[in-house]
Amino acid sequence: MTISNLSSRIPGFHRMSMAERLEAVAAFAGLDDAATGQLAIPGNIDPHLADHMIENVVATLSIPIGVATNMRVDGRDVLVPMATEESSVVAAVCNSARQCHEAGGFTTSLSGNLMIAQVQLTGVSDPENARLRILERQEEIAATCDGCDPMLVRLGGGFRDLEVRIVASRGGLMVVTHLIIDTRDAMGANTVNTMAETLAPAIERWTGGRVFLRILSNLADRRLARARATWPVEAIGGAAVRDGMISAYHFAEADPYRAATHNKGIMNGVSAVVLATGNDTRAVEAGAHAYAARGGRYSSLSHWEVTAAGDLAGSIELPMPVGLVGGATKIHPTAQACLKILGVSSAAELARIIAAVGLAQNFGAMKALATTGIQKGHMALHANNVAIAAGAVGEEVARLAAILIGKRQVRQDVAAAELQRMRDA
Ligand SMILES: CC(C)(COP(=O)([O-])OP(=O)([O-])OC[C@H]1O[C@@H](n2cnc3c(N)ncnc32)[C@H](O)[C@@H]1OP(=O)([O-])[O-])[C@@H](O)C(=O)NCCC(=O)NCCSC(=O)C[C@@](C)(O)CC(=O)[O-]
Ligand SMILES: NC(=O)C1=CN([C@@H]2O[C@H](COP(=O)(O)OP(=O)(O)OC[C@H]3O[C@@H](n4cnc5c(N)ncnc54)[C@H](O)[C@@H]3O)[C@@H](O)[C@H]2O)C=CC1
Repeated sequence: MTISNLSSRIPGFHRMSMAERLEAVAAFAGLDDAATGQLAIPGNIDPHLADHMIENVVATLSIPIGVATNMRVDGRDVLVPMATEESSVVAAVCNSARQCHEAGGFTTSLSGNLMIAQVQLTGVSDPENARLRILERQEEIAATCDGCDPMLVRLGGGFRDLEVRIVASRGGLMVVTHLIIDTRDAMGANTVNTMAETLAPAIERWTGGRVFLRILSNLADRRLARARATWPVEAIGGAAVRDGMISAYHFAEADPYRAATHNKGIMNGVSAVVLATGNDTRAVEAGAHAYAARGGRYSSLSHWEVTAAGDLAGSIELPMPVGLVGGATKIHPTAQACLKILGVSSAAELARIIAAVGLAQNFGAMKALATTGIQKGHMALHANNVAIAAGAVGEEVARLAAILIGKRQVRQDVAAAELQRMRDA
């Protein structure tokens, strides 16, 4: 895989035509003609492939892929493809990353590629005994799990650990076995589900109980991606901006109503990269929100502090079960092209970049909120959508959007009236 030494700092990237931007990305990432051509096709998925991916297919939905510039992750400049329908999300990442690029960008890490599968055992009168009976079989359990996926074992993955918990539920005590599996470069849901289903009859035999559910947990807290970055106080507009952002963070940390929105902003970035790379957005979102509530109260996924030098330090940690193989990742040609842009060679590297994007997104939203307010930047970029929704076509779109921004009234009714006026003139 080509790893570029070029800088991801591309001032004015957003002002280029689509074709020029693609050319720049192709040059940066060393894309071949096939990958470049794939990205250039409108509606770039073969209907036959779509028909095999899910059920009852009647059409495909194209979502724009924007490329975030200015990202430096672990010393490497990287361009990040983001698939999203929401305006200003990509701009926010570019803008945030720009402000910490010179200071070194983002530093990331991953706790491991471990996924958890749960086997729910019910109907045992002696759950403590049952728990130990299962733990005593660790070697047998490891062999059963590894036997389900010899290929994964050949790749260095497979069974790693066993945990058995007793869960008090409305329906009585349950004995819940956790299979902890290294799924390497796969997200691993299908892999670990197969293992849980294969093992279940043995657990029933050993304990005399009844197994119902055998499925992975989306609270993938053994696959935590982490990112941190420091924004020099002078690069972000001074101490007042920094302090406003810290106060925004304190608000999110303390209040679940605010934390939900704060984390939604983080997921604007995270989900967009997850989707662009063909990964499961729901799996990552469920894990992130569950992790945000792990202390018993829903709170912020990110943390913001002031360094001894007075700069703004941000950090984030969240489950990141993403893969380079498995699911749709390998079969969707656009996802493959997006992975080439990223230049990643492992799921771990992808997960870490996604965490960095989540942190950048959070910085952008918090800075806007703590200074000018979200509407100024967001609505200026959203004005194009409002113009199109009002019926503007071709060159009318940019002209109408500029009028709406100028009037500070990015509204559907105003757009309709102004479009009429433009056409009558
Ligand atoms: C929108 C900006 C970036 C403007 O910010 P600005 O400071 O007015 O931007 P600028 O025109 O001075 O340009 C500065 C840089 O921003 C980038 N940039 C600027 N414009 C573009 C563009 N068109 N396309 C791509 N990149 C753009 C680009 O990197 C540019 O540098 P250059 O390349 O020119 O050297 C800023 O106001 C911002 O980051 N706002 C936050 C936007 C946001 O978070 N949107 C998400 C939607 S709202 C939401 O869903 C979540 C939320 C907010 O509720 C979460 C929460 O509450 O925490
Ligand atoms: N709750 C959830 O999140 C659920 C998600 N899913 C779906 O499961 C899919 C992901 O499942 P996977 O098991 O990842 O996919 P998969 O079963 O398609 O592929 C994984 C397999 O690929 C093989 N493989 C080849 N190269 C590999 C490498 N370098 N590293 C690791 N494995 C390699 C291994 O044999 C591994 O078992 C996604 O589509 C997801 O949407 C399915 C059920 C539940």
